[in-house]
Amino acid sequence: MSYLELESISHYYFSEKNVTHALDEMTLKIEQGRFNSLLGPSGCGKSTLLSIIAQLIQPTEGTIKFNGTPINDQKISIGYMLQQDYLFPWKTILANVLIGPTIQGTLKKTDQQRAENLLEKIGLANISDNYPDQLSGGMRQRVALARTLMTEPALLLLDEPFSALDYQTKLILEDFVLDLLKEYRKTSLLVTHDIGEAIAMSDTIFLMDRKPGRIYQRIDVPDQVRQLSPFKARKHPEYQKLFDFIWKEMTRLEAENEPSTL
Ligand SMILES: Nc1ncnc2c1ncn2[C@@H]1O[C@H](COP(=O)(O)OP(=O)(O)OP(=O)(O)O)[C@@H](O)[C@H]1O
Repeated sequence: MSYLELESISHYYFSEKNVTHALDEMTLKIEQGRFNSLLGPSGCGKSTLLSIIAQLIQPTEGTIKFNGTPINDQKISIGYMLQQDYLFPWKTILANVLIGPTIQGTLKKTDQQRAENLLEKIGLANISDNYPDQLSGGMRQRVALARTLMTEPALLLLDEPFSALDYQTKLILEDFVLDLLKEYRKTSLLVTHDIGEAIAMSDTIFLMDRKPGRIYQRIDVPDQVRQLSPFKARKHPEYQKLFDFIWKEMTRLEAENEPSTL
């Protein structure tokens, strides 16, 4: 039995004048504790799929199962990390990390302790009384990750969380985030356009095609690469081989989707 299983998910967006077929019969299985990526061209339906898994929208057709039971019949904590950190500027770093239990009115002393431990883990314990605008983009994303981990999510969805950062910060953060997620044994699904990021971080990559969006191929990253940190993985010859393969596949998919010319 898979941890998370998508069975024939299709989705259409309807407007007065148009119908967009965003996803077509998507089937995929994710195992517990693994880091997965959805990689595909713009408009292939990556964000739609994450919104469906997060139960923000209902798919037109299909079922999502968690531990073998439909996700709609269960109460599952799903964490969401986005390109923008959405930290509250008027709250301290510690208060931002505690925002979940604070809003739910369940804040306990143990939460405070857990938040402090998480801030220690992300190397920001000494500035927990600072405000978000005193932090760099990379530090802010680390706070956003700690805030998400506070909710003890059974599944973590990451929608291009590094794409607004400069390249060096992004590489440092990739290592940092993956380390932390492995330590906490989190099951994660990252959406990205970045082939290198998908290979360097993932155990498994799902390559998507578009119009309509569907899973085109499942690629298990070779052990020699996935056992390394993302920064080191980028230097491995197998990384380059896989990069070239995916590059070729994606270029071909893009070309097939171009309107034909006379
Ligand atoms: N709210 C909406 N109403 C109508 N069509 C939509 C809506 N949201 C997305 N779409 C369409 O559905 C398709 C998939 O969009 P989606 O944003 O999920 O793709 P994506 O792969 O995340 O794109 P990107 O990489 O550019 O963020 C696209 O054709 C898009 O135009």
